[in-house]
Amino acid sequence: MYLLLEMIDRLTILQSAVLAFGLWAVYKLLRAIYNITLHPLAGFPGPVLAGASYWYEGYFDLILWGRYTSEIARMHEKYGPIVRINPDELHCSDPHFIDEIFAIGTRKRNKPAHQLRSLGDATFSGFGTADHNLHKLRRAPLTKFFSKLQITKLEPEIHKAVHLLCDKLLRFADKKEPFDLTSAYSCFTSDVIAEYCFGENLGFLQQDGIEPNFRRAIFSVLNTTYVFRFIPWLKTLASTIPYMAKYLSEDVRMLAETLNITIPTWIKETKAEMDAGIVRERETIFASLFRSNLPDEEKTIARFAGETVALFGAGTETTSWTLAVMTYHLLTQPEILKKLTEELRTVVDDPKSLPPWSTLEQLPYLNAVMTEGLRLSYGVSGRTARIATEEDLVYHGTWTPKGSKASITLDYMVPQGMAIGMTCVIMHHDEDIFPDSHSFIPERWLVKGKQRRDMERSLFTFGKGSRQCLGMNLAYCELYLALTALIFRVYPHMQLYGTMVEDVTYDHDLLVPVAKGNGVKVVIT
Ligand code: HEM
Repeated sequence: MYLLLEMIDRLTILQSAVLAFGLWAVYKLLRAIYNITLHPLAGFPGPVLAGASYWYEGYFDLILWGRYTSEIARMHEKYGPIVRINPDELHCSDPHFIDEIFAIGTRKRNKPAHQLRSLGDATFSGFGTADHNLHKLRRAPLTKFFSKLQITKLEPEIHKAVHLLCDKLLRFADKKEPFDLTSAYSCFTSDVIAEYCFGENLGFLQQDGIEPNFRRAIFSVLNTTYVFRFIPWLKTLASTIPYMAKYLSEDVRMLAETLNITIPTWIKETKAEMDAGIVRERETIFASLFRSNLPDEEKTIARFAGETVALFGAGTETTSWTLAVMTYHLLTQPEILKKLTEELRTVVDDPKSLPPWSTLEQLPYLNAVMTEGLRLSYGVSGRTARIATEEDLVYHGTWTPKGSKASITLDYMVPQGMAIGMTCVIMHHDEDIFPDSHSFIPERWLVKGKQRRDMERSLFTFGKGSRQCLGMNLAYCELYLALTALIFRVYPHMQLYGTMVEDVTYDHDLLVPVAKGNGVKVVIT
């Protein structure tokens, strides 16, 4: 031992670096050998390299940029419905196993740390919480705000926002220039969620034009997804953003300012109002969180700022992208738009005074258009996994390999403590369940019986289980009202501008889907 220390002492810096690298490489090699031989997931099918180390996944997500989902889809074709996609994680493509993986009630499900590593401040939120119990504690006081009843109470404000959006879009007739429609929709979704959280909006709907908005800024943050996931120490650099403000682009600066100044100020003001005994007519989400029985360490400004980031992040791009995808398909398929408009005319007398969401959601064709729009817009397209911490999961299924006529019976036991996930981009393109899956066909949702049940089981846009989308009712209310108003007030004046199907077709993911083209561009005449 003494001799070894003596030798190390005499090494030059270069020799020390080579030695350190050598030891690290040996450790990685031994670890890879362990991963494919003795690891609890060693027996599962999948490429050996994927099971050996995280570099396989890193190659597709970090080097090829967000393309591991496509590789996972290929793995399922080759290896079956359960595959090993990294040393510690399996992936499933069988919808019959959804309720086991994404269970509810007392069945505990953690989120894997590897998945959450890509989130910045959102790790302080329920969405970014790994531990089942802590997630439950954080989600509970928010749940009541997103119930159907509460969203119905918020509805008059959503009606107002929808009409502000239409007025804003129609003003583009004077400008006569093309613009990015999803960014315009994002002005609407960001203002609605800000108003609900704090009783203040960001003024995006009232401002002239669509800049600034959160969309480009959100993508600047999403662009760090894989960098942080695979090189986590780079996250520390992100914390220097406020100090680097003058070197940043306008949208990242705006986002940094919103996250570091505006939101914490709103949170502090909410607290100050409460301390002064001021009660608003409609209690805001954060006033209620301060009043809740969360323990004090869960009520810090940093924690609530993280929750706000998650609510804004989860509630803006998802809904605006869905609306943009539906707009594209309706403008390119006039026969669907005509049928939908005719159905809507049965309940809409005056487009400036819309019927309530509860009336709109009863319309079968509108419902079918909405569901098909959600299927092809995916919401969160990156895979989401769960770890069952107190039980093994038993899988029993059958699989017919490509090119074979005979099916194989498969039995697996996913050991407790191991991650297993699913991905909606893969589920929504299962051709057995959604024939011609890349086409926008609302009629597929008009069938009844087993076929409909199979499709519903496979629809994964809002996720499933105890961590299913919290804002689902808000999203539906926004989508039903906005689509109806747009159909009567704006679509007659709106034309796509150089927008092709590639502009709404999934190419890769940055947690949310990124299209092959440049997004939906329109002009208003
Ligand atoms: C079309 C619109 C939307 C889609 C497709 C969507 C989709 C999803 C999905 C798939 C998840 C689960 C993610 C995971 O398993 O890791 C999720 C979670 C979440 N969503 Fe949404 N979302 C939408 C709109 C909204 C809105 C408007 C809000 C409102 C603030 C919202 C708030 C949340 C929150 C807070 C979570 C985390 C829930 C938890 O972990 O307990 N979402 N969303």
